[in-house]
Amino acid sequence: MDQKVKTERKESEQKKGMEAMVACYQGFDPAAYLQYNYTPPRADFDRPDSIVPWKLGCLHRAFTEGDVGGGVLVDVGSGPTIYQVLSGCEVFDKLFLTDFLEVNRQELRRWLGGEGCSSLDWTPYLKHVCKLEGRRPSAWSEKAARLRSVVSDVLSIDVHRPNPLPLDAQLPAAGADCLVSSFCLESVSPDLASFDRALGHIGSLLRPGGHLLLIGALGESYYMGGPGVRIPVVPLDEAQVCASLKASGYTLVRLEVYTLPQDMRVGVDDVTGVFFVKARKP
Ligand SMILES: C[S@@+](CC[C@H](N)C(=O)[O-])C[C@H]1O[C@@H](n2cnc3c(N)ncnc32)[C@H](O)[C@@H]1O
Repeated sequence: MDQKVKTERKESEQKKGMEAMVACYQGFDPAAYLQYNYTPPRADFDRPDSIVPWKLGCLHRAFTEGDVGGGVLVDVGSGPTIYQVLSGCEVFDKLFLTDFLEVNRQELRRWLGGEGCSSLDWTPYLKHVCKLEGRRPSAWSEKAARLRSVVSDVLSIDVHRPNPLPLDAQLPAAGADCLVSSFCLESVSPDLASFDRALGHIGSLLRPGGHLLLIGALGESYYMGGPGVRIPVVPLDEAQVCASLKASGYTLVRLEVYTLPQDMRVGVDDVTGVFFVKARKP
């Protein structure tokens, strides 16, 4: 087979993989997803070995070590969740939430609008992060107001495009000062090669010297995005995460790993662990 045919075949397979992924996401149900992943036992604030308190602890540390800062924070693939920016919103004055799906952007806008019709009550999350910050739990409403005031926009995003954000997104020319992304890249990519490409694409949104805080699933081959909605995931291990970051030119600051206790394996995915990465773009 000559090179041209090989390349065309590869491109056609890549296109099919992407189309299949987009088709899977058409069934994504924000309320069900929140119920599966963001209620006990996965979000049990009385248990330090519960997934959500572990993630919130990692984010709190990353944002309070003094090296992450600047003006603009972008959360890549926010989904219908806000937990991942509860620490960052105290450090940055301008924050962009992003997602591929309009249903998720609507869910985020509902919470931002404060009309009390969100699919999940984020109050325990806000209280928990206030506690981590040494504030009284009753400061949670101040934190909610702070987050609402710093979110500049909820944008559409496609990490498979070399320019993932709309051209009119109001990002600084040099890029954002920090990116957060949780459970996005591995769960929207048909294979490791496209995960790597997506990591490269989002890197173009970050200024040199800026930080990437990446949270993701280890050993996961699927998750449920709603009843009967099985979404394939690229199963990653720690070595692959480090290799992908290196290939995209990041300097790894820290990698932390959480292993799921048996009772967190609740049948909505086959995840075995979670990684948290703090990395810097040179
Ligand atoms: C597993 S969810 C993660 C949501 C949230 N960040 C969290 O921590 O739970 C994956 C998210 O990626 C979004 N997504 C799907 N395709 C995408 C794409 N091509 N580019 C960016 N995000 C995408 C989905 O809409 C979904 O909200």
